[in-house]
Amino acid sequence: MAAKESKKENSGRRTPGPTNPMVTPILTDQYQFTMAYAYWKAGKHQERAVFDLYFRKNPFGGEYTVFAGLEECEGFLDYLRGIDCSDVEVYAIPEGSVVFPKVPLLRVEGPIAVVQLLETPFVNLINFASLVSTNAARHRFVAGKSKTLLEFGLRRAQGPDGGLGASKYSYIGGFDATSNVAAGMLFGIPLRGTHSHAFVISYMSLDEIKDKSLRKKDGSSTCEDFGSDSLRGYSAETNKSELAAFTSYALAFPDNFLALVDTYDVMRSGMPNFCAVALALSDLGYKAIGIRLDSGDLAYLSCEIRKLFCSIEKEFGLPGFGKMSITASNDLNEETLDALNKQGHQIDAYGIGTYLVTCYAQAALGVVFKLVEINNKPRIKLSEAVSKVTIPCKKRIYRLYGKESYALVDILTGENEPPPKVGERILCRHPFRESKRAYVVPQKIEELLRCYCAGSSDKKEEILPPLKDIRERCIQQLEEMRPDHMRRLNPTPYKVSVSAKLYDFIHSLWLNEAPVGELR
Ligand SMILES: Nc1ncnc2c1ncn2[C@@H]1O[C@H](COP(=O)(O)OP(=O)(O)OP(=O)(O)O)[C@@H](O)[C@H]1O
Ligand SMILES: O=P(O)(O)OC[C@H]1O[C@H](OP(=O)(O)OP(=O)(O)O)[C@H](O)[C@@H]1O
Ligand SMILES: O=C(O)c1cccnc1
Ligand SMILES: [Mg+2]
Repeated sequence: MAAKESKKENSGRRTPGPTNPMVTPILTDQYQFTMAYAYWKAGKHQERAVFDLYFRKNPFGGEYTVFAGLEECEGFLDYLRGIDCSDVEVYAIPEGSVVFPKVPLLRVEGPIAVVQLLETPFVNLINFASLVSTNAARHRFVAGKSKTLLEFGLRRAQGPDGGLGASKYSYIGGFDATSNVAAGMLFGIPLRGTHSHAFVISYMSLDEIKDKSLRKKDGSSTCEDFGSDSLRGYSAETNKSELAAFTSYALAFPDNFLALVDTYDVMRSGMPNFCAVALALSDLGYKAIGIRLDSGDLAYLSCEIRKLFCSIEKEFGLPGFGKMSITASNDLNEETLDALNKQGHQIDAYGIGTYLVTCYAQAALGVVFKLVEINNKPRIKLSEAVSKVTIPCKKRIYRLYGKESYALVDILTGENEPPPKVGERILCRHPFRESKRAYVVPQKIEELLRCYCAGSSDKKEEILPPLKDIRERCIQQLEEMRPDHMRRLNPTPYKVSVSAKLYDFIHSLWLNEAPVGELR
């Protein structure tokens, strides 16, 4: 079966299909096929079913999640159209949105045998994507808006696909760039990087550099022996193989000189060597970018380095030298970023790998895909654990905003209920706890589920935005969250509610479906 390109005449961007060649119709659990067979055998396979895809608990001890993976799902559906998914409708919250437990991120409607087959791939595609995006958003939250966040995780990711997905979804969650070249090429994510310790230790002496000539930035003349007369005493006691490595790197990238300074000794060797080469570049009209630190006390060292940069700016009258960039890496995570902030530091950029891409703090987001209606009849799944009872019916979702333009509550209503209105009081009920309810007078309302696949209906399909716009939406949505929902320690849960009508319906269906016990 060859992958089909999406048609999408009435929407904007074409979906190229899944970016991962492993995403094929057999990327599923066997029981999806056995159920499809049994539906068919019973003559039930064409019955129109509605499934909701959602999760039950926010990850990482937080109170929010970033929704991601929608584009990949649409791609998969386009691919499946070849085996007739033409009657499947997909409604989804826009990718990059901040989302909460129990709210359907995706509502999929169509012949039950076909929609059943979509469960495993859709849950697979949304789970990791949303988890990594949320992880990235959380790292961004601690790092602060002004810092540059670089995703360096490819080598430590769960296989090639884990790495590629992590790069894409870290970008959506607010990272600025990746070191993953494939992700840069495939998704247009900015590529960034420095160099490794191997580059530094591979040099033994300056004599190894055959051609030391460097043209001035303005092209007016060429310096034939770059570095030799410009060291200004900075590298008197330093490691000369490191100086050779830096000199060589500067000759290769005079406009992009960023050196890893912790190979031998940061303050006794790496920094003096870096400054010597940066000054030599400056003499020829080039501005060095800065340094990377990959070990030691990152807070302390960054402050010492900033002091050194500033003193050189003053001593040599070099505007901008003091503001050169300090990048830190080495097993960074939310906790270390937080600790660095508390201590005070001078770091401008973080390179984060392992903890980000492997989602070290939590392995999975418990996404589920549950049947909520068949043949226009709402269905419910009961459970001893109230949190596992499903919310029946084909539903609409609205996000209600309050006076201070923060999101107040999400409300689920039946598909045909009148929508909430701005300025009109509406009762929002906890789906399962009778006493928990509140009136809300929304100042702004956003309907969350939009049509991404119209199936055979004539609904207008949403345009899938470029990755950059999804990232922008994510950043914007996170800013609209009340700060107490966002804090890392004991955040306030965001309220997810149902309308009074839906509440009554859920509970009547519950009573209807639950057998009455008998005590003997
Ligand atoms: N000021 C700081 N406050 C809190 N944590 C820090 C600080 N500076 C560095 N860290 C973290 O402490 C850990 C230090 O790890 P480790 O002991 O493996 O590194 P190292 O000894 O500095 O480097 P290496 O072993 O690579 O030479 C890392 O996770 C790093 O991110
Ligand atoms: O620490 P992470 O968050 O995973 O970020 C990526 C790491 O990968 C690189 O070195 P690598 O770890 O390969 O070598 P090292 O163990 O000697 O630092 C880089 O210098 C970082 O330390
Ligand atoms: O470019 C870098 O500095 C880099 C890339 C991947 C992993 N560690 C560092
Ligand atoms: Mg490391």
